[in-house]
Amino acid sequence: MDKSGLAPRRTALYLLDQITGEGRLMAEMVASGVLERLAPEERARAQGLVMDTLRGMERADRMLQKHLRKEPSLTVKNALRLGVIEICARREAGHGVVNSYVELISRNKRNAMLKGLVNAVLRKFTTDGPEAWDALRTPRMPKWLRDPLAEAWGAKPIAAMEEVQFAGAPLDLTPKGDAAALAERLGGELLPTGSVRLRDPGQVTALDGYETGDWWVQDAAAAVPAKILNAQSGEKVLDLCSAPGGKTLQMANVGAKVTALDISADRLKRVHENLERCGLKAKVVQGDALEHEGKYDAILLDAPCSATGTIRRHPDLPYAKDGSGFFSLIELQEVMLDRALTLLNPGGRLVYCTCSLLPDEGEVQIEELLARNPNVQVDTVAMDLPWVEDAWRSPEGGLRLRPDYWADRGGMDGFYVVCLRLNA
Ligand SMILES: C[S@@+](CC[C@H](N)C(=O)[O-])C[C@H]1O[C@@H](n2cnc3c(N)ncnc32)[C@H](O)[C@@H]1O
Repeated sequence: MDKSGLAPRRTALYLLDQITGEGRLMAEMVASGVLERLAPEERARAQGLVMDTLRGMERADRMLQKHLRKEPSLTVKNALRLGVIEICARREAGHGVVNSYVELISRNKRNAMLKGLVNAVLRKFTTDGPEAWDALRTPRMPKWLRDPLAEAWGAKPIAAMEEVQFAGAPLDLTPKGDAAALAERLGGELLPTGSVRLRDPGQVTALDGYETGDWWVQDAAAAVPAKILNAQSGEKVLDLCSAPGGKTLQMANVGAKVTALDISADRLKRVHENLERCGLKAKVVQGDALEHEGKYDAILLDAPCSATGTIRRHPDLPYAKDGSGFFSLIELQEVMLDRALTLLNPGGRLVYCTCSLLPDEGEVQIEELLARNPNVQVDTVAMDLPWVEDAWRSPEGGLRLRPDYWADRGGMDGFYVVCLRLNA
């Protein structure tokens, strides 16, 4: 391990450049192995630095703006952003941070001549930077995303969602067995939906019960769709877009005969790993949902979507994306929904969900489906669970989960969930 602390900072700078310059997502880069050369604690440090910088980017840029006469290269700007985050948000010893970023830039051939600028600008924050940081407003989502969301949910809820996104997310676990016992064992909070929430979990793989497969990581909101589907032991169930497998595990855990389909062979590896670790069984199939054949009692369709509900855990999304891909996702969801209905036995049920905050990927999708399918009804009874709050219910009969719900507990991912029933 590199004792100077340069290695995780160099990786953080690379990741930030890739996200803000190339539109790459953090999860894709991690999956492709960019962190593999680092020791586990260095990996966590690099990732944590990038996440904090993305969450605080608006504040960091406001602070830097006063001291930059012209815009530097992206790499220098990102080194300055990381430095501001370390000094002002994380309150780390200023001179060590300044020296590290000066060193990193001086080793970078294209930008070495700007090491003096990095030194001069970051030094300005070492005395009163943290105080100035605290006085700035909560960072907002970029306009391309904020505008449609504010139109859908109103200005106040958007501001509340931004508070939750800035705070970051706790870790939620879905227990394989008794939830209350797991909460007690790990010192976590038992949530009304049955998930267990940990505030300061540390390394996930080092937690009690990881090796023995006593739980899996799944945001509390992401665990709701399978609870609404309520698969029964022995029931023939299809998880149409299953990887990495959180919902497959939930359904396998109650004894349903689950077929877990996904188009991505790479992502299906995670389904296999998760099933094996938790000692659960499902039939894992690589294939296209639009070509799959068969008949099932119940189907869960967790469709590909904008993932705009997950920004508190994936703050890279607003910087890596620009909304240009939304329309093709909405079209894909529509054809997937129609296809899924053809795979249901008469009287069967389909739970549709997306981790999106855009009504076009949720409520509107279902209103349009109902208009073109007289054979389908919304099953509102499926939603009658003791922990479903009235505020979550949406007019067409689904559930709208938002990051600002449970704000005092640490929020939840944004999700849309509905249960549809095919006429018998
Ligand atoms: C939101 S994720 C599913 C998350 C998963 N249900 C879980 O709970 O862990 C959407 C998934 O859809 C898959 N996908 C995208 N297009 C597909 C298609 N045409 N057929 C099957 N799967 C597809 C992606 O590979 C991705 O794994």
